[in-house]
Amino acid sequence: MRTSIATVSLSGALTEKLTAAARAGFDGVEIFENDLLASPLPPEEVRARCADLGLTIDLYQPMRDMEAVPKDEFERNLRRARHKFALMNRLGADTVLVCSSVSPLARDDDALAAGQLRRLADLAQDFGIRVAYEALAWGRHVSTYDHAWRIVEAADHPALGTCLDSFHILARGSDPKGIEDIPGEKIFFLQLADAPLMAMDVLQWSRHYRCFPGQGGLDVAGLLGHVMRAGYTGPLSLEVFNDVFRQAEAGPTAVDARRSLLVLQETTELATPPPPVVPTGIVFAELVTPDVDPVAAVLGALGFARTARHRTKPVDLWEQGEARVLVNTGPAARRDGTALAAIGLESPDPAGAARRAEALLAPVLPRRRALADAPLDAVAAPDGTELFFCATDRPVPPSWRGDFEDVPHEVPASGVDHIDHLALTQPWHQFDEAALFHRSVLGLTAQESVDVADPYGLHRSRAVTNADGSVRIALSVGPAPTDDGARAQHIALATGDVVAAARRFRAAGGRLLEVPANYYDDLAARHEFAPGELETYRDLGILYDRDTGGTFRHCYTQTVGHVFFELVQRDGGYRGYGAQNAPVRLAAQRAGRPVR
Ligand SMILES: O=C(O)c1ccc(O)c(O)c1
Ligand SMILES: [Mg+2]
Repeated sequence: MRTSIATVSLSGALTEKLTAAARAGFDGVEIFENDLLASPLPPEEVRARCADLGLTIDLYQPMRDMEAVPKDEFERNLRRARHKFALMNRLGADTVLVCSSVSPLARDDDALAAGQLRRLADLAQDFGIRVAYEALAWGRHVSTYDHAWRIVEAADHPALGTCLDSFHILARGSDPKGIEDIPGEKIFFLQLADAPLMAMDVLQWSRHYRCFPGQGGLDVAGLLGHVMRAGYTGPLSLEVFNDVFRQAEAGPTAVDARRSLLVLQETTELATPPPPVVPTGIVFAELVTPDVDPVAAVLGALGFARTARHRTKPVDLWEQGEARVLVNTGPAARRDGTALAAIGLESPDPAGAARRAEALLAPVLPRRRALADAPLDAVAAPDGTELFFCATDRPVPPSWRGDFEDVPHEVPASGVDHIDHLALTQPWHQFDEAALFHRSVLGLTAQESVDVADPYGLHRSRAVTNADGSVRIALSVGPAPTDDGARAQHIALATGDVVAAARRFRAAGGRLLEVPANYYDDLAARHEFAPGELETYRDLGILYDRDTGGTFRHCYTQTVGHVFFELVQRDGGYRGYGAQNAPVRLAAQRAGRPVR
């Protein structure tokens, strides 16, 4: 099916929006009137620009406060419409959106509304234009799709149909099943938007919080199913009013939007991209660093040993149990400081995972950097983190491990078993995009998003995981706790005995994050502990949480560059990440730092 996007969904000047939409692969656009009014280009040039970019103008919108008004007011509306229809002829746009009136002049009179829309459609027909009537969820008298359709049906004019907008329908809690009773050819246009579930005024919700399908809590896929069963054949068009997307760069937003539509089409069996290949484990986390000593010191104190070195690149492999950290001192490191740059994911089918990623518009990275290296399939996540799809120690494809040559080393400690999770702070405008990316490209499941207070702002955090929890990535946005304001990342290491692991780390010269005594006084009030247990936690800075499944004990290392480590002990099927403790941890990480 053809895909389209409303210019209001993207940031920038009209030409930037058009370019971004075309580059992301959309077939058409809805031109939002304000974008045209603010553009220096005459309509003919906008039309030519769209044609050059391979875009059709699928809708011009919105026309407001048209119907069910007193006679003299309606005559003035017709005059206004005549001007707009002439403009649309210059633009080459043949469908106009009329949204249900919010005017205090509008009457609660369906016959009047139908009669006036019929006259409007008559006029539109003279210009070769069709009118799509949409119920705004906050319309004065018409606020539901079925009501708008009854009026369109009563008007009974070939140039008049309805426009369905998933937000207005689902935000009102209307049952979308009734869409199937509308003849497909009378659905002139379909606008798709999702939104996080919130208890708030529907107009504010719509104008500020809409997001792309799959990023919120509305059942947009279910609605699309009803629309398709009604026989709709027009474009699938995204119309998203969102304060973040308004500010973010148009190019990446348009790609995020297209990815959302591709996934929606897949859900409703309108498209069949290669199926997801869900990763089955975290093979390694790769740090880049310009200054290897502090990184080596922390890894050593944590009980890791440097076991191997890459044959052709300045990359060391550090191991303990099934936890592996690559330390890369190559050129990227000198640019970015110490940072988490890449993740190795064990994949049942690396090439299939890369094909899926490519189909969902993830940038595919060059497969090999040196002739002798194993050809690793890799893609870039929205924040730039490189995701490698690995096949470890299987006959084909060659294992990444083969690129590394063992070096003489001490036996690693045995306290750390594997990487429990990776926590990646996202750029402020890419949180929803990141969750959709990891869910759709990698086939992970997104958990609920949680808000956590930081002394200098608010963090939002959302985990994406595979079914058995062997891949857990915590995505977050919020103010940076690092000195230079860069985004922090952390590697959480699973241990069966966090007390022993923390003691070992400290004895080896590592510094653990200090946690205020007030926190432990509160813990003592909330839970019962064995004699001496709480004192041990207090001494080591171990935080504690409990859920219905089990318990979580965790502590943090000092930060090196933009990266720190967490030691975590999960018992009894605890599923979370200690969000309850995050405000205390964030405050402790801030303590002693100059306030920026
Ligand atoms: O918020 C609005 O006014 C508005 C305008 C046009 C639309 O298609 C819509 O869904 C909302
Ligand atoms: Mg709309």
